[in-house]
Amino acid sequence: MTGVPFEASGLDSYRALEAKQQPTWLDAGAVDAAVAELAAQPPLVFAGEADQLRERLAAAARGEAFLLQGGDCAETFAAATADKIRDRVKTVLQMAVVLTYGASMPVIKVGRMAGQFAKPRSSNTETRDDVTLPAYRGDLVNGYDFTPESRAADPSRMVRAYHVSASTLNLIRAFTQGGFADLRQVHAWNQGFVSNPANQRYEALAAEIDRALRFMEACGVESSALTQTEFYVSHEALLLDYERPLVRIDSRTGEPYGTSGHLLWIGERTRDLDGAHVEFLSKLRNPIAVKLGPTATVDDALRLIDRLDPDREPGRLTFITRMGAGRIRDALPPLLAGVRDAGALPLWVTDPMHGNGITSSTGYKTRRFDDVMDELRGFFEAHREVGTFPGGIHVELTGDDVTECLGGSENIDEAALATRYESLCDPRLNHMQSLELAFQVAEELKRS
Ligand SMILES: O=C[C@H](O)[C@H](O)COP(=O)(O)O
Ligand SMILES: C=C(OP(=O)(O)O)C(=O)O
Ligand SMILES: [Mn+2]
Repeated sequence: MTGVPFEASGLDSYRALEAKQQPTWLDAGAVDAAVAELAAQPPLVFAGEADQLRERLAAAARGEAFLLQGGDCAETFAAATADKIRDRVKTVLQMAVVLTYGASMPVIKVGRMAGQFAKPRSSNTETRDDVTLPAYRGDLVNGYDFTPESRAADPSRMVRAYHVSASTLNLIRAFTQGGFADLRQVHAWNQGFVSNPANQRYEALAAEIDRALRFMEACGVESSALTQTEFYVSHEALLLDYERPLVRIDSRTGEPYGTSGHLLWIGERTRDLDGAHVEFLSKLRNPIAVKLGPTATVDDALRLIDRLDPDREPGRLTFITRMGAGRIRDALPPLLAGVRDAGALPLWVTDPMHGNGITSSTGYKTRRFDDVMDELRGFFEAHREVGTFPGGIHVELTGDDVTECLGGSENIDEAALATRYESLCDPRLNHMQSLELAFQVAEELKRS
């Protein structure tokens, strides 16, 4: 894979367009240096892997597989430790087992990992008491500490993010291909998590899987599908000064790929048809996703399809809807029907998190687990109503026992939020809430 000289290809056409949600860098020379350094690095992911994911997503769009995409709202450099990465991977593997076994369907595992470092914000600034500073835009851009030095956008963070992504991805590859993801480990994945109803339900399912595996072993069945698993990485391709220098030309086909992650998505705030993000990502061969909020129209969706998937290539385009529990049953069916009637077959995924944000009386950004589950049910209902396939879920989660979302069977209440609130941006489902959600999705999938 080779790099692409700047302005030597159509890849830089986005520069003429408005790019929303970009930081104000103060030192242009430092940006140039970081960009040059990124351009000289090896790719984080390979074109063939992105192609393989595109094929898997095409199967999901046809109703033959299901996408499970999850991870932090905002990864941080400090939390890129072996234990935390392992626990997030374990949680995703456990959810995938629940879904695969419950719904008898292949599950495509995609982390919001190894690159989810840039955040779009509602406001450019944050005010505490009488001090106003730039908002935290993710570790890719600035620091969370509330000081002028930390909040200043620092281009060298882009290089650090690349290296943290590389080590995260390295560990993910080792975990998922080096024996850790062996299905005979289904029980071991649950160890270390406190005993609770979701974990007990999982244990019962793991015992059934164990029996089935012993039966297969006794029959002489051997397959690497039981001992290794595909695990892809994704993030919001928000910061264009980071994404552009990581584009490489695939030596097999001569086509450009974003090599910062397998699946790249465009957020709700940057999906303007005439904006820089749609233009830039339209040039890449990776599978692309776009978030669609409650105001998205059929026309918006069709024009995004024309821009990002003009050849209507299965698996190329995923729509991640994030309508809010109160809106999804009204807002989603017309979108599904309009797109289907136009002959397009994107993969439809639900993000039941971002339309359900609230602030607790104690000042925490949070979400009610019941609202998340309600949007999830609304997603399946909408697809049943229209006759389209509910192809996946996109969730903010962690393997840690944090207290960031309200409710769940542990019944986290407002007072409990303070116990262990660690997210620097949006609240994540903890390990148990993630498993509970997976069991619910498996039930819905069985019905669908
Ligand atoms: O993750 C999504 C957005 O970055 C986040 O919801 C924006 O949060 P804000 O409204 O606090 O800026
Ligand atoms: C910013 C995010 O979502 P959205 O673009 O849907 O608001 C996110 O996924 O963290
Ligand atoms: Mn978020």
